[in-house]
Amino acid sequence: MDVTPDPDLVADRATASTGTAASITLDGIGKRYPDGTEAVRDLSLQVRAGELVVLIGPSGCGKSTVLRMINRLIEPTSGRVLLGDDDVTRVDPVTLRRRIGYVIQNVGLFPHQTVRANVATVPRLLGWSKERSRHRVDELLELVGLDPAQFGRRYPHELSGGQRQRVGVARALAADPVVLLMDEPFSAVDPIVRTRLQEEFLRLQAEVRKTIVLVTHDLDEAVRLGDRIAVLSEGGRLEQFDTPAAVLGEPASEFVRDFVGADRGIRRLAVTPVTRATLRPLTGDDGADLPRVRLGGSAYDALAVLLTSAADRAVVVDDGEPVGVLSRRQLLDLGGPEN
Ligand SMILES: Nc1ncnc2c1ncn2[C@@H]1O[C@H](COP(=O)(O)OP(=O)(O)OP(=O)(O)O)[C@@H](O)[C@H]1O
Repeated sequence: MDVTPDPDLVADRATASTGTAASITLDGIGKRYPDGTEAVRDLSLQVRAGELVVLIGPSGCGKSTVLRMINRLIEPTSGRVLLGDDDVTRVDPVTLRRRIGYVIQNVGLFPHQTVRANVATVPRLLGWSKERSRHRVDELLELVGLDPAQFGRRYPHELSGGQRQRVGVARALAADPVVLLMDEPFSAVDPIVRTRLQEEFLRLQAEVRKTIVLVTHDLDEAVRLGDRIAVLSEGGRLEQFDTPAAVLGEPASEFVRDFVGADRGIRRLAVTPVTRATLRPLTGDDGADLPRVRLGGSAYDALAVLLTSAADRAVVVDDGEPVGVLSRRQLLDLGGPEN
């Protein structure tokens, strides 16, 4: 392995090329395999710096191919990929991959290395000093909710699936990459652990604000995690690229409508907040016996409160103060089939 003898020099260079989040521009990218399969045809989209974009679509539509063209595990046969203003095809692929964190299903941890060594993989390749690396590993394990003293010396087989997944995320963040690519990162764990990991991951992202592209099969995951969702059909065709609420509420094509399915109304409620604009003013009839829901909470939670009470409307409160009234009918309409 080629490790440069002057670690601090390399570390400084690495810092200059990592750290801040970069936008990703896919400019007409395509991949035609040697057997003639056109996995992706002329796909263009832009992910803003610090944004989390989810790629979703049926099996074989080209999601993983798109993701791997970003870090050049797969070489595009046409088009360009830009990180910020840099064309990735002009960067040495190994250097490029050190600037890009990559998390895959089942994590791909090195089984014969401790958690600490796994997380330190990229810092080691970058020639960081032991001290700097140790400090960074401690910081990251804490960030993903694993006590370094307890877990640092364990091997991957001594962890639960969810813990392994967190180590995978810590490893991908170790060298403070400008971009994080995640391919079905939470699909190998059971649904309860998955939901918890997703929530933790959102908290983590609020803190680190990386540019993230995440591939999933799971629409609920896409809706929960994505700032925007790119719905792809065969050949990596971009059917819609918009916020979860817009994808669920205003499917751009028959394909998207079918893909998001019949229960999109319920999903939509989960991503629609109760806002002042939807409320009617309080009147003398809106007494203390009505259930209360939170301004800014999801319409789904508000409906759940109403459905478990006999009332047809709820008082909406902001910081404990009543600010208006929301009816059951309004909420049902929000999730209704024509929306
Ligand atoms: N090396 C290869 N040679 C030929 N075709 C390939 C090769 N690798 C992938 N493909 C094809 O490219 C298409 C896109 O594959 P890709 O793995 O990107 O899809 P995907 O959307 O990630 O699928 P899944 O959701 O099932 O993981 C598929 O039709 C696949 O069969």
